[in-house]
Amino acid sequence: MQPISNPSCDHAISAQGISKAYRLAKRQTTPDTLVGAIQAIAKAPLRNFQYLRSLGRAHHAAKLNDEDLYWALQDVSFDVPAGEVVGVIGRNGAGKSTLLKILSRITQPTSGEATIRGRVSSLLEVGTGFHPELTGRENVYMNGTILGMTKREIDRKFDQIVDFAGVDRFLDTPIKRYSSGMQVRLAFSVAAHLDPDILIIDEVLAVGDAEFQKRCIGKMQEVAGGGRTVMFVSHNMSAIGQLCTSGLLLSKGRVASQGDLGVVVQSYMDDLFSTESKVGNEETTIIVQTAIDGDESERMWRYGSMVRVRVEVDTQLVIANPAIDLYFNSSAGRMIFAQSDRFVKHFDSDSNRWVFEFQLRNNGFVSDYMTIDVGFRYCSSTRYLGLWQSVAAIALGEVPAGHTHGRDCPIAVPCEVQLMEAAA
Ligand SMILES: Nc1ncnc2c1ncn2[C@@H]1O[C@H](COP(=O)(O)OP(=O)(O)OP(=O)(O)O)[C@@H](O)[C@H]1O
Repeated sequence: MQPISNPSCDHAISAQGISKAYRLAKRQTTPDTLVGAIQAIAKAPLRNFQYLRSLGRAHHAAKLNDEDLYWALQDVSFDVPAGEVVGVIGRNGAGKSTLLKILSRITQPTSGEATIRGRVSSLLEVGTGFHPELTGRENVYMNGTILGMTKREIDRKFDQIVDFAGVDRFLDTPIKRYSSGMQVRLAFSVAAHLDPDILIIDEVLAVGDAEFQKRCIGKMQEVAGGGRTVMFVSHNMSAIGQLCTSGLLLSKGRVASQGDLGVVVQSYMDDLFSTESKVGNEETTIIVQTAIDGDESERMWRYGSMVRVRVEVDTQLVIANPAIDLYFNSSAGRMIFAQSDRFVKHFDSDSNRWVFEFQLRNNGFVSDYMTIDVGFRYCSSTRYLGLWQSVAAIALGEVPAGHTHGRDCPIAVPCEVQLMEAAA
């Protein structure tokens, strides 16, 4: 077991050999065409029979065959001293959320043990921890009570919680009528204000506007400054850099790097800058390759050059009209632009594999790097069947002569400055 930092400190969190296996059960999916629907109906009895048989076969992970299991975490060990702010990073599917769920006691590890010293407050997914039928006010009190606070303690914090979340007008509205942004704001506010010893926050910055994100970072800094322990998951390396004092990098369910934040972030970035990235979920695998001006080993997208982003999709879903969206984000974690394959194609074959190619010319992006997110969906729907963040990264070049560009913004514009004598 390796400590994230000073081993002589008291550990707020100690993870010893944590592994978590999920049993693979294929999700039922909705086909996007009539033909697909008919095919799915025809195949359903066999699929259901296989599924029921697998359920009956074993109740314990140990009794299952390896191919029935998916190991979301494998032998994960680390210690977090009290007062440390740990940035948990890794590609989609690396096991970050599963780890946080185990530390928050929402799910049990298949093997290994997590020892937690202190009261834990966590924000894991939108909607978790809230009862949809109860109002915002009732949910705040319910959460406080679950954390072991008295009504008077919650009363004292109540106004701060509501102020931070900005939901005062909706306090007596059931949570189910809140937008996902409002739910996250309130959930974050509750988690951060209820004086936890350990605050566990999963990717809250993905939801909400820039202003809210800034306030979240500020609030977490305040909690950390008060000597509390924080574990924070994010794909935004700028937010991780601002907030965290150490890092934990997960890769395919294992600890790939831990300790010094700079070293851990660098090792994550090295992986993103690799020429080919493969990610996926239970049904779909995507391989993303980039090339600059036709050169697959080039990683620098200079002003004027062309990037080709090639996305190869391999899915088990019944789907005739697939679509891919690409999102390009600045190193500060802001989405700069997005692109869809906007031509609706109909594939008559039964193929489950497609290649999407995007060509983009750099007409003004400079300085630092961009990360690329990939979303996969039916072309007729905005709901993603898979959304993978920071699948790849490309470096940006220097600001060309005669251009100007702003801080935290990778866009350069041509600029001429003239100095003239004012008329008398
Ligand atoms: N309930 C579940 N049943 C089956 N597989 C699951 C379940 N929950 C998670 N997984 C799988 O376990 C792996 C790890 O998932 P997890 O959500 O922990 O990753 P992550 O690093 O948090 O990813 P993301 O950044 O997308 O949130 C993924 O491959 C996921 O599909």
